[in-house]
Amino acid sequence: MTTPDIDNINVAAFDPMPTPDEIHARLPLTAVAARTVRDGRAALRGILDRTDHRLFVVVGPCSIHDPVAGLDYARRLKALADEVSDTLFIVMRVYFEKPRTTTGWKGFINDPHMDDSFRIDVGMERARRFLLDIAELGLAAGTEALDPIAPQYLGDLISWTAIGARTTESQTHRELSSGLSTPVGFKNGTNGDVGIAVNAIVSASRQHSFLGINECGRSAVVRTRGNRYGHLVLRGGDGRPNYDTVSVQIAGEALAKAGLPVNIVVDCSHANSYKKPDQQPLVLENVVNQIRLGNRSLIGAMLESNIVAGNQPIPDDVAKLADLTYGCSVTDACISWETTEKALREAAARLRDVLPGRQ
Ligand SMILES: O=C[C@H](O)[C@H](O)COP(=O)(O)O
Ligand SMILES: C=C(OP(=O)(O)O)C(=O)O
Repeated sequence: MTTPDIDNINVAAFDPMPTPDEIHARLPLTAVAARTVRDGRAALRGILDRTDHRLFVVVGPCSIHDPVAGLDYARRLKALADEVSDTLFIVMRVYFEKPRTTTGWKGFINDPHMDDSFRIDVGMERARRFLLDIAELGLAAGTEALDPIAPQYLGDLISWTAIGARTTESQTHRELSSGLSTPVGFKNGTNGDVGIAVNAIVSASRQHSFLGINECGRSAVVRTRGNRYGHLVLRGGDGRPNYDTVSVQIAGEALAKAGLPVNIVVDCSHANSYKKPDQQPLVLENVVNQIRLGNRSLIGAMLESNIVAGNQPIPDDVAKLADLTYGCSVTDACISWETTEKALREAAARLRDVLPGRQ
């Protein structure tokens, strides 16, 4: 018996989606890409375990909307990553899913054509193509895990995962993180609450059983082992930064009190820069200063950076999409490539003498 007056009354359609296996078969992991992911995750685990003295930096566009410009950015970043690799471990920020405060473009996977056609099937495949391309360059990728199903399609190409400020308190995202193969950075809440991120790290470190899909796209009870590489990302909140010495100390005490490793990443963007991209290098400089003065808990940083500084709105008129400025963000404003190079070279130079003796 069909009951359209009772069931799925607010669902307009169920459109077919290729399974993870189908997309993997079209775009298989190559040996070079697998090496990038293995090496990337190993470097990050080493930093979190304090066997690798470097600072890791997740740097790249607020969101990827144009894979051509994204790859152009990735090639520049790879050259810079090699140059500073004795001091900084560089991970490219490859964000395909955007959590919105209310509404807005939800990212390349959700709407790859940016025209409200919401071709998630196309977005997922093109996202995987892009991740493969940058892994082939030898560059590790970091992303925000938002949709709990997407990791089955892309997870083998990711080295670092963020759980965002809007989802750190969500049980679904804690469960998901407990099964992810990468280290996971949990952001403090948008209101600045660090406690929810500490609770998330504890929760994700445990085993969970929950509903998901397997690689064949079939509903499955997912049983996870727990992820012991959860760590805290301070991103500021309620319009106020939280990367200062006192905030970092208090956050570290909260982690220690929960019996967790005291591993803290500073997101130099978002509320830590008052959403003013030009402030990001100053925040990074402050993180470097804290390390130079003996801080032991800061192990990573994040920068929102693109080829061209600033951001631009997505035009309502599809015909005007071609007029978008190449290499400029369509979500949060970013620093330019030149500013990125300068900030990272300076950070590397100022950390070179202090990091090796830090463990
Ligand atoms: O980093 C990205 C944005 O800050 C986040 O997606 C929220 O964006 P919004 O407040 O513009 O929706
Ligand atoms: C959405 C993001 O950050 P946050 O969760 O800190 O707002 C982001 O980094 O894109």
